[in-house]
Amino acid sequence: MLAVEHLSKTYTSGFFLNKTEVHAVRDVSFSIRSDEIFGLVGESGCGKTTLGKMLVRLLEPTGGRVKIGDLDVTNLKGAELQRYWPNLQMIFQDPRSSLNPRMRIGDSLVEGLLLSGKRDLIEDTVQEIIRSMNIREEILNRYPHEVSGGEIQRIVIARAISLNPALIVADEPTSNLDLSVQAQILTLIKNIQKEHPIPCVLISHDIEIVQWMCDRTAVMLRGRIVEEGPTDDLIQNPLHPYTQELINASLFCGEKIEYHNPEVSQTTDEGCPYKERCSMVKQECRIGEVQLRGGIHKVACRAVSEN
Ligand SMILES: Nc1ncnc2c1ncn2[C@@H]1O[C@H](COP(=O)(O)OP(=O)(O)OP(=O)(O)O)[C@@H](O)[C@H]1O
Repeated sequence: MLAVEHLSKTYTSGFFLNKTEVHAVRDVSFSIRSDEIFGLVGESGCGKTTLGKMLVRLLEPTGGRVKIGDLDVTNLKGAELQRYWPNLQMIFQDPRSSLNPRMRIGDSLVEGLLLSGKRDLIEDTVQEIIRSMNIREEILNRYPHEVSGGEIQRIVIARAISLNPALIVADEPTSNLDLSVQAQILTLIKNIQKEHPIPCVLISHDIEIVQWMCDRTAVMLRGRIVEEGPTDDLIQNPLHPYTQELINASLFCGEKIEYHNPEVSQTTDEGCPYKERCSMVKQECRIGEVQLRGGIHKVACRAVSEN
């Protein structure tokens, strides 16, 4: 169980009269059970990454605390923090930046296990991970620039999981990958989380990904959480005007309207869960093609003008 209590971060730069402050995260509180994926959505610059980095102690908060079980992670210092760090794993947008470019992928994969003193587990853990994550064994001998972005992200996730962490923060883990690979990686994270119940925070600006992945979701605006709840409720019945705006913006993008509904008929807008909130009130919705994106059914509606 992860508990975040009144967490804040103010970035300060300059001195005296030139001193500037950015209140990136303001008094944020939430908790996550071990079997949950918790989504954090919000526009660029609202503080998602700052919050994520504080959860894994890559940034010091200016206020508040993070607890995992009974342990106050924000209080850990020096050697104690070094020892605990493998428990706090962050997966970044650019997987290549997470691996040493001069190290073979196989060595990067076991590096964490070596550092955390789990030498005796290496052989079994690596074999198990390669099998369960569908990693081709031959890529372990290659360097990061010799494999695809999707394969590297798989390795980065594998490395994080091998350490059996107490928390995983995934910050836009698929936004640098193409659509089909995105679906594979997201499915992988979802399946892993079911197999190894580890509290997981998924940071994304894509409400569709959050809807598919996350049990509960919080919406951030200018450093604060403005709304939080079970993801489906939040999307079906957003209460805060900013959440409504965010959902509308992602669902209705000009000509093309997209929504998930595998049941929906291809020739009618019947069943479209967002029809009532359609921003193009004077226009009729007509459903176009149906696409399958790694288990996510997408229906593309085309708004057709009345005249
Ligand atoms: N090191 C820093 N020094 C000063 N200000 C910073 C620093 N890092 C981030 N900020 C500011 O803090 C705010 C939150 O940034 P953050 O990167 O956490 O947002 P974000 O929601 O993750 O954005 P994005 O989705 O674009 O990554 C922004 O205004 C940003 O400019």
